[in-house]
Amino acid sequence: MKLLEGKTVLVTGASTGIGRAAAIGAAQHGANVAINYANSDSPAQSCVEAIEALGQRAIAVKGDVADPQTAQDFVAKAVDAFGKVDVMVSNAGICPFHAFLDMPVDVVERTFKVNLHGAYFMVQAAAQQMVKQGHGGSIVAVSSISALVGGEYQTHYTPTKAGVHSLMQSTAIALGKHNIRCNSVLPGTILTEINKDDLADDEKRRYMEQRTPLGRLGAPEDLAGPIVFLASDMAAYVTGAALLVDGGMYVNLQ
Ligand SMILES: NC(=O)C1=CN([C@@H]2O[C@H](COP(=O)(O)OP(=O)(O)OC[C@H]3O[C@@H](n4cnc5c(N)ncnc54)[C@H](O)[C@@H]3O)[C@@H](O)[C@H]2O)C=CC1
Ligand SMILES: C[C@H](O)[C@@H]1OC(=O)[C@H](O)[C@@H]1O
Repeated sequence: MKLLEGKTVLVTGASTGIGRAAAIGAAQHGANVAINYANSDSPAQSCVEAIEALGQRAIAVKGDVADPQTAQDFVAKAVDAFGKVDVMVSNAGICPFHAFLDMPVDVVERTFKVNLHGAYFMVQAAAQQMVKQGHGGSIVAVSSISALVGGEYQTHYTPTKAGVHSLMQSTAIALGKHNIRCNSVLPGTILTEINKDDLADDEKRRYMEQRTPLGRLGAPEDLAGPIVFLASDMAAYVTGAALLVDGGMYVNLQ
């Protein structure tokens, strides 16, 4: 069964990792997809080609989510291409691991701007368009298990993920009257570019694996199903929710 047939899905930071898997997962479920990306063109082009190979339409729009104007441009270009916005997946993020006591100011500010301001303005731009269309919509934000737990080298990052989680709770209330649902996914440790260097340390990687009841770290594709579900009408009565997608890591305390 295709869960997103005829829908237009927007995904930020979609040239790699979880965003790419979400964009392709949406296309597998019948959506046309607009992707935002920040850096080199070729991974974004590869994502567009993967979507087109599934028989769906795709566009790639370059832009830094930290700039509020990027959100307005992304939504406008998606509407130009596909006529509407049904789903926004706010995914773009950075996690430059660094110790707390000598954390550079610019690293803190950039992490806040990309992860939290970026999500805020993307969600707002998508919601403005959905309200104008008048037939509701679904917003899924990629928060993190880090919204719920700390990280020694992530003191600038975990507050942004708690912020994204909180943003979905408040926008669920603000947008419920427009039938726009707002939910977050909370991935555990997923093997992507964002943690390649951190997990190159074999000891740390093995520790994270053995903390995970399902016995392995996640792959980007592990997020595609939960994101597609929350985006779809299968989740028509789900809003303000946060779905851990972590192989059970969060509950494994004792
Ligand atoms: N990999 C993991 O273990 C976890 C990742 N997450 C979150 O998942 C999201 C996706 O990250 P991953 O797929 O893991 O890593 P990734 O590095 O593959 O993906 C992040 C994407 O965001 C894009 N991006 C970064 N800054 C941007 C900007 N200013 N404007 C537009 N795009 C920008 C990057 O180019 C990249 O494509 C992030 O928000 C991250 O915080 C959450 C929990 C766990
Ligand atoms: C990038 C980290 O490996 C990853 O990011 C998160 O949000 C998770 O909690 C992991 O720490």
